[in-house]
Amino acid sequence: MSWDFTGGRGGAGGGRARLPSYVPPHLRNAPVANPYNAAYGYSPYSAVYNAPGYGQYGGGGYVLGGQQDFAPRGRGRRGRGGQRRNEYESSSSPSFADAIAEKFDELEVLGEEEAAGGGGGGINFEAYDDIPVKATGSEVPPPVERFDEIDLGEGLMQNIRRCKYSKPTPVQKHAIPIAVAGRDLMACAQTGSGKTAAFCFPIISTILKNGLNSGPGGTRTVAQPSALILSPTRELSCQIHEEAKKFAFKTGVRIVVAYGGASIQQQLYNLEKGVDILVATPGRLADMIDRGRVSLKMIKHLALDEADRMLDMGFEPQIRKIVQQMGMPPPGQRQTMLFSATFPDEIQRLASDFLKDYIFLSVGRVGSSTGLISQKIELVQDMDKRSHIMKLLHGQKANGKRDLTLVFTETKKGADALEYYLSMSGLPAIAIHGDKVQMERERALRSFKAGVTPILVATDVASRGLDIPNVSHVINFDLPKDIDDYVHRIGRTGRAGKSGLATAFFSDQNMSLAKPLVELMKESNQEVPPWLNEYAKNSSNIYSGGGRYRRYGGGGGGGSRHGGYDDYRNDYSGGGYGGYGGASYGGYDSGSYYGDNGYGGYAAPPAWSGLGGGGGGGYELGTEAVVASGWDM
Ligand SMILES: Nc1ncnc2c1ncn2[C@@H]1O[C@H](COP(=O)(O)OP(=O)(O)OP(=O)(O)O)[C@@H](O)[C@H]1O
Repeated sequence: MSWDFTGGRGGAGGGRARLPSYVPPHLRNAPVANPYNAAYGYSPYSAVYNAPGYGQYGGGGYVLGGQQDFAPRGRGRRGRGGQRRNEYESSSSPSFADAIAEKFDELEVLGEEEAAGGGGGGINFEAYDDIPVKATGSEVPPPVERFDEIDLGEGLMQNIRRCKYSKPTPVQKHAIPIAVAGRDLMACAQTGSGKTAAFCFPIISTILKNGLNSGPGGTRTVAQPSALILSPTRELSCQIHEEAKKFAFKTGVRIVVAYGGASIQQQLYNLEKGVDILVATPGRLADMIDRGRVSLKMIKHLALDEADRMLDMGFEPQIRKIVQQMGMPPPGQRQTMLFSATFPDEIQRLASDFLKDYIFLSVGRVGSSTGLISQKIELVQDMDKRSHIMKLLHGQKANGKRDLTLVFTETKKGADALEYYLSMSGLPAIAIHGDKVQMERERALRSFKAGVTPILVATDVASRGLDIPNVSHVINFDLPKDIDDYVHRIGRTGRAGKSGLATAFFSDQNMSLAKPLVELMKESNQEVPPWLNEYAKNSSNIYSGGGRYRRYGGGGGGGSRHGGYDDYRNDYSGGGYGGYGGASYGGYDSGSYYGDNGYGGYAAPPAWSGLGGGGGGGYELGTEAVVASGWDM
């Protein structure tokens, strides 16, 4: 049987094709003028920034988008085979330049006018136009509307145009001027809203201004990068590396990646040739420092992507060691930037040790989901989940909704079992989790991206940061324990202004998530099923305070405050951190968290070392619209 690919978006059930657009009260009935002047603005307490024309946004709010008529994003080609990454890794070799040039050719470099004037480069900017922004801290540099308002350097500007980034996303408008001014930054912005470029552009631009650290063909045995970008997973580090290389194309800025599970020799060899920006996972970096092959003493810029995860309890000691005890210049002598879509107060407090006189930037309701993602919660008991997902996926296939579907399970075993079950039932699925060797992980991701196996069953190893075009449906087969993990998981769809669908199976096991889930859904203007409201009411009596969810209940079952990751410096009233400190991670289920649900896949814990030697593989992240041919099975 053959299936016509319709390119339709959305997902199974097809219920919510168009989300209502939320217009904040102060803008209702107002003519649609320059949305920036009308709707943007800093909160009253970011009094430092008060330029004329920036109205108060009052109660905040976003246009929740849901527009269906998106221009195609026109990205590069579909992923290809293994050895390409190795080609890229040598920026001095002709194949590196050729490969990237080819990539840009396929992107069809924009004409100057289009690049300067808007058009959005395929991104649906309207979805972000009316988004609340807060910046707190001293002397906040004002935002920009266009990339060319900042002197980023001609080489970088050319690459920005080549990437078809015709105008900055909201987080970029605010974060780039702050970072280019050399300020420390803690930035929270919704999933898929362009945070990678927000930290890469300032780093590349400053390196270009201050002079390159490394010429091609250098012979250093101890690499001394001037910028370090840390991320929690190998796949995310690879992705950042690929993105950063596109931004630095032909500028001479050399970017190298180091992550566990792949050959350290090859990575050391790449470092020997010189490095300006090192993108790394913490475990592999610490290993290289211990071997005396990397020195952090020249670091001028430190960026932590998914910073809250990086400082969460599994990683914090390792990050602290890297940042504070391995020769890196202290805060004030280096610039530090922390980015995430979620930023709990206690993590902000930990992070503040790494920063000096920093600006806290929040774009959108921090920790909340974007309204571009249509969320459906279904009551499905554990024993019924398999039959339910079969119905959902078959319905999706029958409807011609054959984009990519990402399914999250709680455990690695669960991911394998579900992959097997779906495959045996004739559905094209593949699994990714931390027990797989790196080559298998990369193969699974590549096959998913290319649409060969358009169903990826994953643990949380795939929940953060991964930018995979055409993921139109995220299914939480098992809900996570933590609402922030839910936010990141569903954020694998609805990216860069596109809409997406997220379906979750809620069972009795998930009672503790009911309340934060209801709050999150309300924040994002989603329809909450009545039964879930009931669960939330009941669960708040049972689960009041303590544990991971204390911030939603004020530590003692008090006021609800979802999305409340404002600058913790504003909230702190001495001892007011209900549930903070010591054992307050009770709700985190630490025993199994890193053990059995995929976080074994991180580079940090010692468990990793067993995965050494894999190597090979590699994938290409710029992809064109994927025709998920695997559905033809
Ligand atoms: N100014 C821009 N114009 C067009 N596309 C953009 C722009 N900035 C970023 N993008 C694209 O938007 C997508 C999402 O960006 P990115 O992966 O940086 O999001 P993110 O905020 O880091 O998400 P997450 O929180 O999930 O890590 C990417 O495909 C990126 O290329």
